[in-house]
Amino acid sequence: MTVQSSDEIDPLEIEVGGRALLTEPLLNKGLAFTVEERSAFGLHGLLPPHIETLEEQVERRLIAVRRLRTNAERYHFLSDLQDENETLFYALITSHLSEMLPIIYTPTVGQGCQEFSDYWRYPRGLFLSLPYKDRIAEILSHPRYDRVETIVVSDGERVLGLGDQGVGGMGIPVGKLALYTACGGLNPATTLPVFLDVGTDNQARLDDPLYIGWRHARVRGPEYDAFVESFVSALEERWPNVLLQWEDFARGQAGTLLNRYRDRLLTFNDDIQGTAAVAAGTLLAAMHVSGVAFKDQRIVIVGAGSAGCGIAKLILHQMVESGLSEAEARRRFHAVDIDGLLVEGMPGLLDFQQPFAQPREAVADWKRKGAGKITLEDVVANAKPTLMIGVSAQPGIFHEELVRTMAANVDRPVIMPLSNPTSRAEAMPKDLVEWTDGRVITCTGSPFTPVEYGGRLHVIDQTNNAYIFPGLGLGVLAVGARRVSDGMFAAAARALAAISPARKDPHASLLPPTDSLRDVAIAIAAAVAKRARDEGLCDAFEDDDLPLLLAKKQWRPVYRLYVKKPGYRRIPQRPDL
Ligand SMILES: O=C([O-])CC(=O)C(=O)O
Ligand SMILES: [Mg+2]
Repeated sequence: MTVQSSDEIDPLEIEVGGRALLTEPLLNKGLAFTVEERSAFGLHGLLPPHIETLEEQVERRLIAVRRLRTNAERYHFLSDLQDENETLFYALITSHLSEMLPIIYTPTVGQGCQEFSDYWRYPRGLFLSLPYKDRIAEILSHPRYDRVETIVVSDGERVLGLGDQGVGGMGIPVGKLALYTACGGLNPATTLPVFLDVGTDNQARLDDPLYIGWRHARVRGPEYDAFVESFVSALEERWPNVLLQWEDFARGQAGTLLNRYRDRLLTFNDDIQGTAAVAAGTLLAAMHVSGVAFKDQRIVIVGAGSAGCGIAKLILHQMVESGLSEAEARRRFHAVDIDGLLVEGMPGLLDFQQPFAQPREAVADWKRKGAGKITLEDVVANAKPTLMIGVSAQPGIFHEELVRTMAANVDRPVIMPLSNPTSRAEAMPKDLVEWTDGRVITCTGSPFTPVEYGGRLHVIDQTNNAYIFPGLGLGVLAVGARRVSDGMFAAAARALAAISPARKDPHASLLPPTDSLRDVAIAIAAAVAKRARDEGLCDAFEDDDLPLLLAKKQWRPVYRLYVKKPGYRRIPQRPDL
């Protein structure tokens, strides 16, 4: 449903004109300003005389972006466009989603974060640095942020699979929020990227004279906790109902922060809960194709960090719902980390890893003689997994022999190398298809081109949390949910599986194409909103009213007519210096 909100129809009253209007990305229309607007706002002469429609502007930028040689160049070009004219930026992105997503988001955003300081041009979002911790409330208080409803925050310690990028991690909140608007339809004027700069332990960044973050070892412990707490309490004070998404925090930190704040705010961790929901949704869809039910799944998770254990937790939940006892379901998980298979009583096991450690006696004879640990190879040979998920950031860890061993024991091995960006993928889909003689059901964290094998084209699904978070945000905001629950992620996973093209055709892809992410977001949002209501986390509404509630929350990139606001000022074109 597309609803023309009164926001789109009514003229917008504007306070400033001239250059100030052209340099405000939320208002600028560039060559699309009409003659009347150019006259009213003192724009004649500042723009060439040609007048374009939004569609023509999109075409012009599309030609320019396609002419560039690399996706990194395109990333910077599009960042500049976003900082110049947000309506045009989103009109371009939404009309070419599958082409633009890999540029503004995964995988290119990873390079954007690594080179953040090198290409620094124009600030976007808020940088909260530890040395200025006493200024947080003051910074948030600016009237510019009065309408904020959605914040994505990072401290840059685990940027995709690229580790600590310090202030470069700001690229992640910026990219995620671009998807909130492009896919979920949230108004960009209501979103705010925030970076918590607590230093970095990335020596290359610290040594780099161009580095623009706080040049200091990463602050940890009580001082870090107090800083995050000051941010959260200032945020609660300023926007009591804001949706806060934690993104790309290090493994220990991510779960700790989520547990600390999940009952206090409308908040979730995308790497733990969003990744889990998309993986579980894809698995549900894959089960239609493989014919292996939950109760018969044997699962290996490689990389037992917060993302890996988050995935395990959600799949476990589904297994228990499908009738397995919790103890039995737990035995089906084999979590492998740097020290090999997680086994009960192992030193250094983290809290969130405990439930997925295997009983010592169950795996007693898996270790090879003289070996210090039970390796991934031992696990695959002995556990005979039906599903193998990689969230390890270890490129190539799903090697040929390992994959062939797995494929020897199951008809349709399901293999998900989810680590991002492309350079961190556990395997290349093309290899997985070849090593399994085309039997693999595979999906990845980054986008890959389809693989031709045996006269058939294998579409490689992108099992990325972009299938979940934009819809989740839309759903909770549309119905005014007070908390984000695990049940909402389970509902989102089921909703994703329900729209899987493979339900109708086993040769079709598991996930809808990324071009349809706007429709996906609506389906996810509806499921999340209903779940919020059923859990008593928002006010009641009728199912029939939901489409309108969601549509009303969706902003579309179209230009509105501008008229002068009473008190309109013409800012001097050139200040005296
Ligand atoms: O950003 C992505 O593509 C997925 C994600 O959250 C991560 O890898 O941390
Ligand atoms: Mg992430």
